Amino acid sequence: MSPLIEAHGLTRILQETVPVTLVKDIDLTIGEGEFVAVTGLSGSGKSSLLYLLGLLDRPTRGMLRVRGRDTEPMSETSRAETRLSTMGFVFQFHFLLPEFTARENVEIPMRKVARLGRDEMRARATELLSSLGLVDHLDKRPDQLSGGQRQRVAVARALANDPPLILADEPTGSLDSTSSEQVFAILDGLVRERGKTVVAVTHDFGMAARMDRRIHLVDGEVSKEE
Ligand SMILES: Nc1ncnc2c1ncn2[C@@H]1O[C@H](COP(=O)(O)OP(=O)(O)OP(=O)(O)O)[C@@H](O)[C@H]1O
Repeated sequence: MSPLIEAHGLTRILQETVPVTLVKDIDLTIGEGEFVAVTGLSGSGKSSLLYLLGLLDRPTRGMLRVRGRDTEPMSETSRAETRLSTMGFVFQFHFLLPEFTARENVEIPMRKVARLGRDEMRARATELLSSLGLVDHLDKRPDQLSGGQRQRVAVARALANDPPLILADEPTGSLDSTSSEQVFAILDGLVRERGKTVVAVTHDFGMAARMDRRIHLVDGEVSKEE
């Protein structure tokens, strides 16, 4: 089976007055069931790399395959379809829609795929939120939840369409240590118990040390992989 993600020479340069290199010559293969940390100082290109892997940005040069498919010739529609079916995103700030309940926030990405009926979507959202310890909070809006609870809703939303890959950008960056630990344990469980692949940008070297692999960036390049 093809690896989930394969990148060769992945480079992204912003054409400003002076060109800005965000990431440079990245070679990377990520398989199913891996828990991968992307580390590095602020400004080293971690988020830029994640956006490229998540098809939220296009490389200036280099090759990126997702499940064996070259992403270069894909139309925007095809990239969006690949994103929806293959990836879930968790960011530092939850980006939940404030006027919707936790359950509705989880149902929204399911509606875009239109595979499930209304009752099935509701049942799946309930099951996902319950599995993340939120069974008593299904009908609450984000402003009625704590930071850690909101981030768990964001994880449930990322899992809505059961993607094999979760891309997380500082998922515990705005949480206290207890909530951070809970969210980390959930991500770890996704890998160990559900066979998901998680790629997480983190400043936290302690957390990175507990993942399977670490990709360390300096000035947009991989300086160390272990
Ligand atoms: N739109 C932009 N215009 C100019 N420079 C940019 C732009 N986006 C990113 N950069 C620069 O590119 C570099 C990489 O940014 P990126 O956000 O990927 O780093 P990061 O490692 O995720 O940083 P942080 O840990 O602070 O989030 C930084 O020096 C940043 O200032």
